[in-house]
Amino acid sequence: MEPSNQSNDGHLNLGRLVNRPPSGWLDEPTLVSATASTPTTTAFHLTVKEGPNVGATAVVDDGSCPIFAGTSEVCALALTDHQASRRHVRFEVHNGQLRVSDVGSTNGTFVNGIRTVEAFLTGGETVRVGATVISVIRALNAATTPLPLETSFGSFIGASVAIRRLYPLCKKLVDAQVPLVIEGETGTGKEALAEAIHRAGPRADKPFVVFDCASVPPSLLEGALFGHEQGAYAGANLSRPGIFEEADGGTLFIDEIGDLDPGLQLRLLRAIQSSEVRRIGGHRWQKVDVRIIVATRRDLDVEVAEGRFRDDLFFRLAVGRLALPPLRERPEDIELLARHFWSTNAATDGRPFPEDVLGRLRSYAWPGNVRELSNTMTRLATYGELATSEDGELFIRRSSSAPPPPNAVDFLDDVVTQNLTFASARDRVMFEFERRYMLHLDRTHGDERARSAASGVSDRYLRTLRVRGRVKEARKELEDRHA
Ligand SMILES: Nc1ncnc2c1ncn2[C@@H]1O[C@H](COP(=O)(O)OP(=O)(O)OP(=O)(O)O)[C@@H](O)[C@H]1O
Repeated sequence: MEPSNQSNDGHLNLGRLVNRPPSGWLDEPTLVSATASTPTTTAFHLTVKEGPNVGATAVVDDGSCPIFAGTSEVCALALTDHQASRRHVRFEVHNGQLRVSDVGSTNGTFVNGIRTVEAFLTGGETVRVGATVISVIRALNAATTPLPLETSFGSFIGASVAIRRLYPLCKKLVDAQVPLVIEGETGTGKEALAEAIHRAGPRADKPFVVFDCASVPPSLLEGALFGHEQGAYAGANLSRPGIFEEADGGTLFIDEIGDLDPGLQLRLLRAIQSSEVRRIGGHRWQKVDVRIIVATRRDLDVEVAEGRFRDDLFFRLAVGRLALPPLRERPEDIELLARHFWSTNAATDGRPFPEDVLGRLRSYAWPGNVRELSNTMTRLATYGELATSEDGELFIRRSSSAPPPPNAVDFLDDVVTQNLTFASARDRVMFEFERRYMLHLDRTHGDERARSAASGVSDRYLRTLRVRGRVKEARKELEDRHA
């Protein structure tokens, strides 16, 4: 019988993938050849041997997200043991071993009888949570999973093992049309991947609406999500639809979902459950047909375990789950992406790629991930030389032959007339804006609290903007320009 994609909790068994390839895989060549490697999967079988759920099983392998055992319905190994916590213990494969971590349970986790906060297992052990004993068996004939040869999924580019392993799951997610959680640091491409999944599916010609929870003041979030009627509150002079209505028929991408407060999490849950929304001040419930994809830079497992994120909402959303690795963990993608950005976003006049920068690009840690790489290529094409500062930061040194900086209108005209995609053009403008805004804020306000008050932006979001805009690099560039 063919294995079913549908589990008995209504979730799809999509082989939840994470980014962590076993060590050694990163040595693969950047471009995939016809003899793409076929790495094997390390897998562990977990079987409940004692307790109320005898016989329950789960498998965790190095192609899956961490799984949990506990009494919450969210857990892959769901227990009815009253001595177990809702999310009691976490299992994940790490460097060929099974990492077992107690996630703050009330009664503790015991490996071979010894109370343990974290342990690395090789198979053959038992893990006890409450009255439940789970045996850990390493799979002897771990499956050999051929990697796809593709180096992109639609407009999403990536040839590293870690990224190629995501493509089959992405294909399933296109067809499945289920809610999806994408995790990853800022700039790793969560929105880019969400859009690629949207564009590959049946909603492609319907709206792809992006909403960033962290960029909207908390007091305006509810109205932004669900809309408001005229007169609903002071200043609501006109009725406005919320983003759910705007995305009707298409996909709603909600960024930084971990920033929603509990009240709004509940409203969001109800909207998703009923596919209906009601504007603030309105009386009418309106049906909406929206595919939800959410993203977060936080570890939602931790957010749920620590009670900051509702586990029923998480359960609704995390039907599909993808984690995008930071760029430093997939250095094989740097060259491919750099060449892509050079030819599509940066040197649109057909100038050849500057091969001499490759070494520098490859050895840099890219804290701002793919966004930083994209911006670096753009500014390299505009200003000239790539250099490394004493503390290892990459920055662009403005060469003497570089054209003078354009004024704002010229800059906008320049961006909009370069035949870039809408997303690339918007990114380029936003990058310049955010960077300059942050620089000005830094210069005019002494500390983070004052900057936050003056800008009306939370200090956490200011930090995100700082990583995005690489303010340090910008300052160096401005200093160079005025030297
Ligand atoms: N794999 C990729 N292929 C092509 N472009 C990419 C890829 N990853 C990221 N990008 C580009 O890098 C920039 C940043 O990506 P994106 O906005 O998707 O990141 P993010 O993870 O959603 O960031 P944030 O968490 O800050 O919102 C965008 O211009 C995007 O198009």
